[in-house]
Amino acid sequence: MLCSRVGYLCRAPTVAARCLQARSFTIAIDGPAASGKSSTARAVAQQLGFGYIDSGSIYRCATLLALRKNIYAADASAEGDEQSQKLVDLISRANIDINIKPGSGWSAQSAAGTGRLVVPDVQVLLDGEDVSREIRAPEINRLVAKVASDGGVRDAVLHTQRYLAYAAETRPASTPEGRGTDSSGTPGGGVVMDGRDIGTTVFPKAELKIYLDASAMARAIRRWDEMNSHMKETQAAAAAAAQKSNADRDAVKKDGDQASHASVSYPSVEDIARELEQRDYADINRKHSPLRIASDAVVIDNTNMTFEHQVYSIVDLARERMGLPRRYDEL
Ligand SMILES: Nc1ncnc2c1ncn2[C@@H]1O[C@H](COP(=O)(O)OP(=O)(O)O)[C@@H](O)[C@H]1O
Ligand SMILES: Nc1ccn([C@@H]2O[C@H](COP(=O)(O)OP(=O)(O)O)[C@@H](O)[C@H]2O)c(=O)n1
Repeated sequence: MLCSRVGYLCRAPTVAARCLQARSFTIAIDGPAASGKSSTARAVAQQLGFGYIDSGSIYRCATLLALRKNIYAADASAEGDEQSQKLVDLISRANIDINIKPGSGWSAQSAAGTGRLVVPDVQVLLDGEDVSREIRAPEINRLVAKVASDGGVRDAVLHTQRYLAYAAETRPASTPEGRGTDSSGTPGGGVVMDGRDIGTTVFPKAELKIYLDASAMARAIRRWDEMNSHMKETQAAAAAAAQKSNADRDAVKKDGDQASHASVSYPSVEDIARELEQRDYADINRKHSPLRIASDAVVIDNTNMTFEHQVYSIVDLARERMGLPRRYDEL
């Protein structure tokens, strides 16, 4: 683990300044919910041999801390009050780490058109506990935009974001080629971060800023598809467990119960569209660091674009700005 007590560490002005300056190339990807930011950012980072930070996960961890400690539960706390300060302290003391899961997603895919891109899995650790699944739960979705609208929370998360970016760039990568080398063997060195205010606030001097967007319905359908395949995976795992361990009836029952629970609480496309719309509204209209298109961002509407096309377009924009030849012009 590279970062310990990142909030405290980054409060030291010299460390914070180094975190802000040390990266050689930063790609900021912002946009509304489910526009494809994190999957694109991971694939771009993989292609370029860069580090990757999903900043939404940090706000989701902050929200999980709030729920666990019963802060914001009554929806009544206000920025700057005792509850809010308590949460800021918790975030500052928390040890959050975001890792590409070793060995995940690095499939044999070498150049445009020779295979489908695989998106590496990300593991989110909160004080050493794997919370990757838990931070995607509906109760977190409902509360996260409120937590993220608190200026004190945003300040605390900002330090974490900058420190993690610094750490991600300097840690050994789990790419087959190693850190700092993209799939063509060209020296890399940089970080991709996605969120809502990366190009406007977190890294206003990022070398490349992308604003990803898609129609509200396309985004809702994609998220629904994602949940659907996750549910199928859960059910398949439960069925496999049932076959394998008939002897352990208790364990089987538990898995089965989980699967049936997943299907009972499964939201419709309309439910998801409503939740995304409410979250976007809160993110666009909040006082601190609202979701905005940075004046120097490249806007990509991917409603009718393939995933491969959007990833390769961004990789080529980055290569161009690094003074390297484009690689995917044929697409
Ligand atoms: N161009 C695209 N076409 C179809 N699906 C896409 C495209 N880009 C991303 N997706 C899918 O949309 C879903 C949401 O993407 P994700 O990266 O999680 O969005 P965000 O991080 O903005 O919330 C994922 O299942 C992803 O694979
Ligand atoms: N840089 C960021 C990233 C996320 N967030 C907040 O965190 C929430 C969850 O972000 P996310 O990226 O995980 O959300 P999805 O787009 O993946 O659904 C957003 O709705 C924002 O309220 C933010 O305010 N600023």
